[in-house]
Amino acid sequence: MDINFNKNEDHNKLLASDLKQRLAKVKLGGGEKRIEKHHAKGKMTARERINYLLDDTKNSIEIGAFAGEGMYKEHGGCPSGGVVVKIGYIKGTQCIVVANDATVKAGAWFPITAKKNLRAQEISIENKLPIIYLVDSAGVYLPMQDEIFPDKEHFGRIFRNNAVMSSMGITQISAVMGSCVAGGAYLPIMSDEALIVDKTGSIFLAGSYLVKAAIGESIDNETLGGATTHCEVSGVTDYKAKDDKDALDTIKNIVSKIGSYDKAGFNRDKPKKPKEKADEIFGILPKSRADQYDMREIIKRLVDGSEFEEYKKGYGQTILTGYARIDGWAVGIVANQRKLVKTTKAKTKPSEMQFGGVIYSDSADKATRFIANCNQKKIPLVFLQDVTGFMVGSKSEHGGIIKDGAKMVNAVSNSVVPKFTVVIGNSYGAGNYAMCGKAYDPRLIVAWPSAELAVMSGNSAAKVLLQIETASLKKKGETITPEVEKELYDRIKARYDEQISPYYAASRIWTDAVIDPLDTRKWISMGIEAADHAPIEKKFNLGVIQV
Ligand SMILES: CC(C)=CC(=O)SCCNC(=O)CCNC(=O)[C@H](O)C(C)(C)COP(=O)(O)OP(=O)(O)OC[C@H]1O[C@@H](n2cnc3c(N)ncnc32)[C@H](O)[C@@H]1OP(=O)(O)O
Repeated sequence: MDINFNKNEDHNKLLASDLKQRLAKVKLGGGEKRIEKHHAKGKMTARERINYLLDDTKNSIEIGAFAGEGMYKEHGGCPSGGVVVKIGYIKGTQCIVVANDATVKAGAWFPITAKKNLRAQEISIENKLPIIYLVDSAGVYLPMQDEIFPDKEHFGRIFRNNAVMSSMGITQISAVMGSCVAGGAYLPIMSDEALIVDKTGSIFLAGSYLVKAAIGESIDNETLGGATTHCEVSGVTDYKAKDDKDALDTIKNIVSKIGSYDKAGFNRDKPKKPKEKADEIFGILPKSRADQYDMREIIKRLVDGSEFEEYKKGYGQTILTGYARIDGWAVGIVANQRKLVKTTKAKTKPSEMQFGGVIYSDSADKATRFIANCNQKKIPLVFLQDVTGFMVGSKSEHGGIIKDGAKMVNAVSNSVVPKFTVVIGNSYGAGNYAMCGKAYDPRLIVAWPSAELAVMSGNSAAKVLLQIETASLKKKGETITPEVEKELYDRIKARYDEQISPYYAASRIWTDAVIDPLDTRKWISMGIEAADHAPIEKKFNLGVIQV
């Protein structure tokens, strides 16, 4: 056992308990008072609605719980981006559910709300997963309309996606469960089928105040766009429910009749628990970024029977590659090794040490070849990130690290098998890209509470920025005293340290979630099950290879 095991364990368990507390807070949405007001109207909250709809809430994963965290402070905040998204099972069918949280500014859409809805639709499209929208939304958040209204990643894209998803044959069902105004009105009606809850559900392009102001007509909201109006007069909605539960029961009934899909056909065996104790991960993962560890010990605690068939074990050792199973599903693992390694001595080459967590030419080549192998065999890829970047310096540059890294980025980008990314430790610079960061289309990407994501570490960034700022001040004729230099360094480092937090990344949806390491198997298994719904239609083709 590592002498630091207990110290590491305390530290990592503390991080996991901090995660639990943060989640509990975020789950209150707009706060207890607003929840009470919501209940008083006879409405369930967004999370209560989803939990009632799902067969088993434990068997579900929440996407983007920390979206919007710490953002829009001057507007009172936007917990979970004002919308709750979960993947779970309805009558045994895996679905993704999107529910507006009307306790947050009446469910109005902030910029992050649009990003999160687009992510939910992306997950539905990539995996051909049925999607259920529980709508309760005041439309665009008006004070920020310029950041949410017309662009390709803005609100309008959601309705465009509704139409495209429908033509792809993806089931979309909506329930109008509150006041759905303007932008909030299109989404449910662009779905295949729309339900509306009597008395509490209403839907219109403009509410009674605007109608009065615009055309002088006096009408109440219920007559204008309530359940009776839309089920009996306009024909806009298809089912009238007597309350929230009745609407959710109707959705369950409809979903229970969906036929089966063509599958991708990923290999699955009988699931087995890891042989090694999973919670030992907390003691293995170092507290200090300067400490090393053997990623194999983490892998053994994530995979079935702790069995890992390592590919090219002795070559390119700063990346581990190999085959395993997670909850029965066959996977190809590409993992950074944060451990100083010694390359084998060859006649022509002296042995040398390689820094852990750094990608070298040999490890990039090995990963590229392994990724190609997994594509050839239709095996989903799992990336375990703890990477500071590619090796720098003349030896590495002259050895062609840029082209070797480019090959790996090429293989990751052009992979046709589903990819899943777990940020365990560092996720810095181009290492984030090569190891399948968000820009490389992982089907799901999660971070452990120990993760750090940034273009470089806080320390390195502060040093670089300090050099730039002091040079600029010197040009202006200012003298830089050691005190001024320290003050500048501390300020830059503090800003950077805040930005490298996994919560900062999750709030901007650079990741789908911050998770307890012990939930990793569940996320990957549910992710592969979702991916199995969508046959792989494209051939693996690397285009021009950077040899
Ligand atoms: C995409 C396109 C093409 C267009 C659009 O979406 S334009 C948006 C048009 N939307 C509206 O005009 C809706 C305005 N809101 C309402 O009519 C009502 O809020 C309601 C009927 C949706 C809900 O009424 P409720 O009594 O349940 O809630 P409120 O107390 O009125 O609101 C709670 C809270 O949210 C703020 N709020 C509501 N809607 C918006 C909005 N669209 N933009 C910004 N803020 C909104 C409201 O001011 C209140 O805030 P405070 O708690 O801070 O007072």
